[in-house]
Amino acid sequence: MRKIYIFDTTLRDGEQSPGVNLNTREKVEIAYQLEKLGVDRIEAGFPAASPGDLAAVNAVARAVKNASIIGLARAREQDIDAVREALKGAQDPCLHLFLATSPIHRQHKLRMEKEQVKDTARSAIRYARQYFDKVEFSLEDAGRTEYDFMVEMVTMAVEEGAYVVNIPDTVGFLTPYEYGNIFKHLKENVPNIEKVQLSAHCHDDLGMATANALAAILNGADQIEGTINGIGERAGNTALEEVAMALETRQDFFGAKTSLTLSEIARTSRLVSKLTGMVVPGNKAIVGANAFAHESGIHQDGMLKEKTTYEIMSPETIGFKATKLVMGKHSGRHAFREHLIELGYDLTEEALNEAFAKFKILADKKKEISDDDLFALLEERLADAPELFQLDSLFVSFDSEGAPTAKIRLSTADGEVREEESSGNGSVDSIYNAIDKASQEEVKLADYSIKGVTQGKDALGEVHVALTQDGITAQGRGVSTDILEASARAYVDSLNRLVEKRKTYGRRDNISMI
Ligand SMILES: CC(=O)SCCNC(=O)CCNC(=O)[C@H](O)C(C)(C)COP(=O)(O)OP(=O)(O)OC[C@H]1O[C@@H](n2cnc3c(N)ncnc32)[C@H](O)[C@@H]1OP(=O)(O)O
Ligand SMILES: CC(C)C(=O)C(=O)O
Ligand SMILES: [Mg+2]
Repeated sequence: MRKIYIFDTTLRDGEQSPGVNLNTREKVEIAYQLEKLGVDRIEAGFPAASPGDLAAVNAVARAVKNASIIGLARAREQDIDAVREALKGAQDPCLHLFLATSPIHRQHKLRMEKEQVKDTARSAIRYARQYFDKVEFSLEDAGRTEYDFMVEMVTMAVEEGAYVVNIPDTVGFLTPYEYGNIFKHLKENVPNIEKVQLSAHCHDDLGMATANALAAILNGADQIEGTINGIGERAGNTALEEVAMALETRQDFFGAKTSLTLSEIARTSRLVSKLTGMVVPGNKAIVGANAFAHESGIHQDGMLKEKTTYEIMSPETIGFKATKLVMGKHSGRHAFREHLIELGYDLTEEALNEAFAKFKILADKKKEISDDDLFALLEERLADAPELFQLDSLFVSFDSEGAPTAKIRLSTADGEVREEESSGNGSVDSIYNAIDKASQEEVKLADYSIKGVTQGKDALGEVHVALTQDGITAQGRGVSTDILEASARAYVDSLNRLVEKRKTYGRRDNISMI
């Protein structure tokens, strides 16, 4: 099968992402991981940029043994000399020279005519070839360069002994059809083109970097340049993990592959994200947190029956643990039951239906339901006391000037609805006074405690309440995303247990029941 070389520029173009600055230790750590991932070539930096970058490239060059190490240089001798210095100690060094070729860059940036551009590039390649067996030459902004001038420049690079010729779509301007066509045109029009490897380097300004890289492969590119997680200048570069997985998943279509160890992709992505501080969006292809997560009931049901219904790759292939069936408001009963079984709850049909109904109510209030949420929800259900009183609704008004007031509606086991309003020393006190009025029970609050059971600002809160009445104590528990609602539920739960105990043990019992 045709091999596509992977040129990783996370440490150079990736580091050009605004706000990213990797020190030597961080560059070496990423380079070691790229070596494990199996990339063929690592562009470690731009040594002329600063003494720190030169030192970092040198540290990478000395550390990495199983990939070619590359340093970038402008078409200037001092830049080339900086790369010479930086790549001392590299097992397989390569110099990457670039010069812009498009009319816009020639006229406004370089202020050079075509001939000057060609001569400058030729002299630089010649100078570099005295010191490097491997020289890659890039036609910066090739994507906006005239076809005939591009052919001239590539022909010159082949004549001067370049090893790789790179055709960057520097500003992410081209469509896959146009970009692929450039490779086809060069293959058909540059003499001795087979003497060099052709490389694709794409940017994602229009969201087409990966598609463009794949179009280049279909039209004869030998090497793909890109970064992990697609980081890089502006909207970033081609995400290498996307190219590798596209080739792997669609071997039938591309008939090409990389030599990456695919199971290292997830680890590499996490490391790059951690050290660059660039968070991977949840919906990012291949490495986003949601790339193998399913929240909707119909998809979850399909996944439980046969994974290939909704997954074209398995998360294990790229080193993620397993597909996640996320519990949320779109989840269905099949996935809910399966998830509870995994957590150790094998509920009867009736209990499952009841728990599922509560889960849906909670899911309307929370983005995602964690296992802790489910434990809290189920344990409350499993320990439910017979409901003499049921909390139907709660309304609390708070005003920093005056006392808070609570309106409560309780219904009793025999269908009576009772509505009461009361104020108190605080919101919770006003709720409890209103419940006392509605329940017509005389109880004393013996204990009240509150704790968060899950994380985040929409976390579940759990309230414990102990009530006493004529020597009987009963404890109750309430769980909700709203702490006042949890407080009311705990009070009503405790009240129900107290009344139940009174029936069982008589009035002067002092046994507490949880
Ligand atoms: C498409 C890309 O990603 S290219 C790589 C981009 N990366 C970087 O620029 C990061 C590192 N760069 C730097 O640290 C600095 O820009 C340096 C050290 C390279 C140069 O800094 P300075 O000497 O202050 O120049 P400055 O960056 O302001 O301007 C760039 C100069 O290089 C010239 N230049 C740009 N590309 C090339 C090239 N490939 N070959 C030769 N000269 C070039 C520009 O025309 C300009 O020249 P001028 O000073 O005669 O007008
Ligand atoms: C230096 C070159 C290859 C580059 O990064 C670009 O043109 O985008
Ligand atoms: Mg680039």
